[in-house]
Amino acid sequence: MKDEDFYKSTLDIIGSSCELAGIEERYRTILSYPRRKLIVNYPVHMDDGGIRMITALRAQHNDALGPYKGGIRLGCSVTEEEVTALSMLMSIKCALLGLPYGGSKGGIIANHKALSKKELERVCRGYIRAIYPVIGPTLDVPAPDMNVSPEAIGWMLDEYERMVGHHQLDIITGKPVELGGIKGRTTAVAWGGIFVMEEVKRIHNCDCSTFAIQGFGNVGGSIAQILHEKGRRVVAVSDSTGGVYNESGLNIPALMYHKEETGSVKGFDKARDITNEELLEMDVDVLAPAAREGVITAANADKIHARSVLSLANGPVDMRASEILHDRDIIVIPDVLANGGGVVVSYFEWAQDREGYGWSGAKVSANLKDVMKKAFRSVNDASKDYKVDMYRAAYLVGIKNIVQAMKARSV
Ligand SMILES: NC(=O)C1=CN([C@@H]2O[C@H](COP(=O)(O)OP(=O)(O)OC[C@H]3O[C@@H](n4cnc5c(N)ncnc54)[C@H](OP(=O)(O)O)[C@@H]3O)[C@@H](O)[C@H]2O)C=CC1
Ligand SMILES: O=C(O)CCC(=O)C(=O)O
Repeated sequence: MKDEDFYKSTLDIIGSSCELAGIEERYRTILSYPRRKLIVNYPVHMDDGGIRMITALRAQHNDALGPYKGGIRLGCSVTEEEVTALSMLMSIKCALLGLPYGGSKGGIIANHKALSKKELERVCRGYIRAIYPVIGPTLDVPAPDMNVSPEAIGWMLDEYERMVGHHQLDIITGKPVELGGIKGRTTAVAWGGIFVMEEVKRIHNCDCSTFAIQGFGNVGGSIAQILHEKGRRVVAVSDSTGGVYNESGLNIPALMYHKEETGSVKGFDKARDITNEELLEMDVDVLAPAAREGVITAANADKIHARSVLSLANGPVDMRASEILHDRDIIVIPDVLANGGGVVVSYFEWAQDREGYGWSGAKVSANLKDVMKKAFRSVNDASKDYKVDMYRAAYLVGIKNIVQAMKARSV
């Protein structure tokens, strides 16, 4: 899917949710624009002595509910349309989850795979210097997204603190635990998805025994590992190079080692290489797209054979595809609910750092479960009240919550 199509499909779901909820036209108009976009170009010193100009941005969509919140995505295919649409999803996600945040997203256009570690550090530090005027602990709190590790977040924290001249742990989340990070942030998206999936299983009485997972990074790798430990059968996973399949279930720890050694999941012992397309069309109980947006559209929705789709990536299923899947009795657990665990635990990290008192892993896990179950209930209730599928219900609840906050501010 092209990024302009992802942007358009995000506007479509905002528009149709407003219509369904009977929300006044002016709020639809407001929500169809980001409040602010900062585009920056900054020089980075390369190891060979030259400089390279890096283009990056921060899109801030809506802050009626609180400070803007959202991750930073790094990659050569990052675009303004993509980051803007992702900032809109963040506003809706935070509102649905009941967090006191608005939505934003950052993007750095650079090929992370072609940078040395020192160059990557300079790119990350330069980004914070460049967007410094628009971030702050009660203004906009960044976090990780694709290709941004806790180590990179640590460099960004350090750069911000050098600029302001004092410690400020609540400026960014997803930090290494030894640097004010919170226990469980790296597995938070996966656990949040599992908590929601268990609720869906309970209500819809569906099977969740076999899994195909697209993406084997922070989100896809974590959920594959957790499911493997729980004794579930992860039969297929993929990364940007392609995928692997084993009907009896993949040995995930061994596959992680293989990926670390070779840079790819392909070529793994006792598994057959497959394409990303084949993975999406696999006959499994749960398909979990955990990589990129726009992978299930009207063009391939009728080829999906999974019984349910756990949308761990942002925007993997567009609105038209969700309708086709719904008509085919395939349950779509929408992204703004399924992957909400990341920002929920980021919120706990922010609260921990503002309070200056560390949370235990058990407290993180129990609170995450509560928030995810509550959000699921609100989606399930809206789904019954409005007689719509979970996908539409989730967007509707999130948007209604933002609009209520705007009204309370007399916007
Ligand atoms: N990290 C977070 O806190 C959150 C992330 N998300 C969303 O989850 C998704 C994954 O993020 P995250 O795991 O953090 O990112 P990572 O960078 O850690 O991992 C991304 C994974 O996706 C793979 N990938 C990239 N492009 C493709 C492609 N075209 N086809 C198949 N696989 C591909 C990568 O392959 P390779 O290893 O070969 O590079 C990698 O395995 C994104 O949509 C993100 O926005 C949502 C909520 C929070
Ligand atoms: O943890 C956060 O603050 C945001 C994570 C994120 O970017 C997302 O949920 O898409």
